[in-house]
Amino acid sequence: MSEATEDIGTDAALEGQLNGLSSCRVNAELRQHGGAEGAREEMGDAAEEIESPASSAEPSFRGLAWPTPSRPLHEALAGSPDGAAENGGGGTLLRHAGRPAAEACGAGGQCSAADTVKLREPLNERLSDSMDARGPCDGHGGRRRASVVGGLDYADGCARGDAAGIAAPTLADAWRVRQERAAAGGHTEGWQEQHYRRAPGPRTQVSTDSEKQIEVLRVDNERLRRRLAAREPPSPTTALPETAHQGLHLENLRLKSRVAQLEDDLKRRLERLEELEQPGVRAAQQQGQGKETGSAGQPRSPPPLLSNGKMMSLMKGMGRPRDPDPTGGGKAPHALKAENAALQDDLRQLRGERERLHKLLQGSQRTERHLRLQLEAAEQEAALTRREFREELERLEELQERAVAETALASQAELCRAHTYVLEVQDRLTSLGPALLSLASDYRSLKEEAKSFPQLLETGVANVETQEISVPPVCSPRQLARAVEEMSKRCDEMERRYQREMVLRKKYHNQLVELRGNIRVLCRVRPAIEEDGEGTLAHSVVQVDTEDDGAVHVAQRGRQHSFQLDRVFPPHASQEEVFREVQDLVTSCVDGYNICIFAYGQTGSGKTYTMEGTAKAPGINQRALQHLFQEMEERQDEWRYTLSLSMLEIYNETLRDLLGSEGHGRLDIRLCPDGSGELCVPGLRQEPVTSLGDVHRLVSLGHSNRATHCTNMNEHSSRSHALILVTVSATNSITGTSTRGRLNLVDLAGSERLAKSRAEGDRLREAQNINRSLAALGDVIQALRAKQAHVPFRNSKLTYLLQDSLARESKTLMVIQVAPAARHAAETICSLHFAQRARAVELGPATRRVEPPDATMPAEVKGKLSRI
Ligand SMILES: Nc1ncnc2c1ncn2[C@@H]1O[C@H](COP(=O)(O)OP(=O)(O)OP(=O)(O)O)[C@@H](O)[C@H]1O
Repeated sequence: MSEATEDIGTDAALEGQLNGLSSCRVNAELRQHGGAEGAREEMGDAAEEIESPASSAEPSFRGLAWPTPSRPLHEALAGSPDGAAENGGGGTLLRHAGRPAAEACGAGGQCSAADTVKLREPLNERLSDSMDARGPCDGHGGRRRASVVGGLDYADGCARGDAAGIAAPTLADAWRVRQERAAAGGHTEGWQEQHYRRAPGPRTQVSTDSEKQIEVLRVDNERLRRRLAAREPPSPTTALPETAHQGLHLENLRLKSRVAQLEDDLKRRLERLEELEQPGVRAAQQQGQGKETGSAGQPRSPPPLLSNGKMMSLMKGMGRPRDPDPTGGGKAPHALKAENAALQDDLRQLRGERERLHKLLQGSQRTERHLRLQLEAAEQEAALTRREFREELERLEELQERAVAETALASQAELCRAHTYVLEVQDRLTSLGPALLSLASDYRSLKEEAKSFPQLLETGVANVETQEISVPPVCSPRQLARAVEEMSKRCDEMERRYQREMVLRKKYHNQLVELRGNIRVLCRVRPAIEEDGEGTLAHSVVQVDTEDDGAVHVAQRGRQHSFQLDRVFPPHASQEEVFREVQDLVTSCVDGYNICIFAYGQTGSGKTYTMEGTAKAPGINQRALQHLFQEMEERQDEWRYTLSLSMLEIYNETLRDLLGSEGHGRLDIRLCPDGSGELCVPGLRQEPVTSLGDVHRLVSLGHSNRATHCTNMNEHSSRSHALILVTVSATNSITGTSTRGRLNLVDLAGSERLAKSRAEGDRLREAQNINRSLAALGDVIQALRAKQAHVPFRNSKLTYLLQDSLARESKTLMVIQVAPAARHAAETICSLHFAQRARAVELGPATRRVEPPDATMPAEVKGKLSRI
């Protein structure tokens, strides 16, 4: 009996999850069964409300068979086939009935049990078994069951000693199962828990058999309950009140969940709005301030946001659980409705607020979209600009590449043309050689004939006069005179042709020399002077070939030494004549070539005269500079020139600046810091020259600073090597091309035989240094001629300074000065041997120094062009 009661109580405790509404309905029935007063007391307003369901606004209450005084509960229940619901309600019924319910049970316990059994047939099968095993249900049993299930009256039951040993484990078990369910279901604390909690603590004395039995029963109950639920589907009419309650509950939960979502959404949007609208709020504040003081015609500002305090309080209210019991158990419907209404209000308010915030957010999003569009447009523009820049760069690179390729092709074509031309010249020279030889032979024979012709003529005339020979009748004197005249004409014609061929040969020879880069060597024989000691009419041992202007013959001790040079000037050759030979070379300096002209010869042979000359007969230096100015003037429409001049001397192996105002400062030769590989003299004064007047002034100054002394060989002997360095920089105003040429004009000190000059002291030392440096120059020439790998340029200051002029890329011309006197024959022959060696040197074709036209052209392209 007690176990059956436990089963029912446990089942009721576990399954009786009805809300207060159901409890009130059951209490109303209890009131019908005798506990009406107590039940009414418990029902209160809720009972009244339920008794008038028509007044309820909840649709779930409609159509319910409510118990009324005229309709007892069992009738109401009988009208509902939903045994399961009533069964659940039964537990609650008993629980709420309390003591009056127990009394009712005692009075009509059979009826109540029968109703329950009828409604819960499967469960009662088991219950009946238990009851049969433990005796029939009586009033105490019914009361005990009511007490056990009711919970609150449990202590009373125990105090009376009824089923004390059974009630304790039953309640403990029920409590444990309830706790497990609460933990598993996650439901918040409800009405039952509150009541259980107010009950005294569970009894700790547990019977092992009872526990097992309880466990078995509990499992059976669970199984039966499932079967019952499966067999008896809920009736819509009887389920309605519970459905309505659950609907309310679910609506409540849904609203709370919705409110929570809205709260989160609102919080997020508020944060987002604060971030987005910070400048806007400031602007609105400023606008508001302006509005306070401004005119009424200004646009109205948007309605202010909810104040932070209000919003926070609203949100706190939303966040606060309005009902500590979310199941709604123990709450009256009107409280729930009020709460729902409050929630609806909050929700409406929040929705309104949300709408407004949503509009603001939309405005912000529009602004953001607008800004994003602007950003995208700016990015597209930047991408377009980048692409255009890249394309422009590629186009420029392509142009550069094309320019380089075209220049390379043009250079190659030019090179091919030059090569073809050289081959042509060589062929013509080869073919001209034999023709020239035959012509020369013919010319010589004709010349001999012409020489002997007067004698033959005289002999012939004499023979005719003396009648010693018989003149054939056909050869009258008149005829003979005609023959002579004819022969003379032929002789002139031959000579003319010979001269023409000589000019042509000279031209081709010069071109060949230039192409090979040979050092061109001229020879000038000075006239006899008083210093020679034999008078100005003394016999010259140096004979310039009248038929070949490149040949010179020196007679010494009955032996003739012949030398072939590029050009030999006889003693009567003027300064102008000599300069005409070097004029083209000077011109090429303006074109950007490095030119070096130096005079070599024994002391007193006329080097200074040839290079410097006199006031009346200026030498190469002045004429060259004058020619440079003329060339620059002629080209000034297309080119802009700057010209600078330096002068230095090498005296006793030291460098001295001849234009230095404070004496002769010591200088040294260094590599140029510009990385060109050229040599320069740091500290050497470089004077800009704009007119011939500047040139005269500077050259006079340098000349006056030069070391000269009187020697036995020369009254004004130069005791140093003197150099004039002229730099010509030019820029083409049309193409932007720039050139830089340098003209080195060198007047070497003269070699002298110390025994002959009888130099002593300083003169001796000077002569030794001069001879040593000239010997070094001879060694360099020899090495260059032999194309040796090492050329000893650094053996003297002179050769080191002339290194650039004696190496590739330069056009070099040497004027060998010789004296005609027999006493200088040995030195003359020595100088001419040196000249012949120098002439054999091939420096290679000279290189024009041109800078690319575009100064902004990349260094890489410049490099390519300069290499080409
Ligand atoms: N072609 C010439 N016509 C007339 N006089 C000349 C000619 N060449 C040289 N002389 C004269 O010869 C003399 C010596 O000439 P110069 O001083 O030029 O020789 P040098 O080779 O420079 O001697 P040094 O090496 O000692 O300086 C001078 O008086 C000069 O006027």
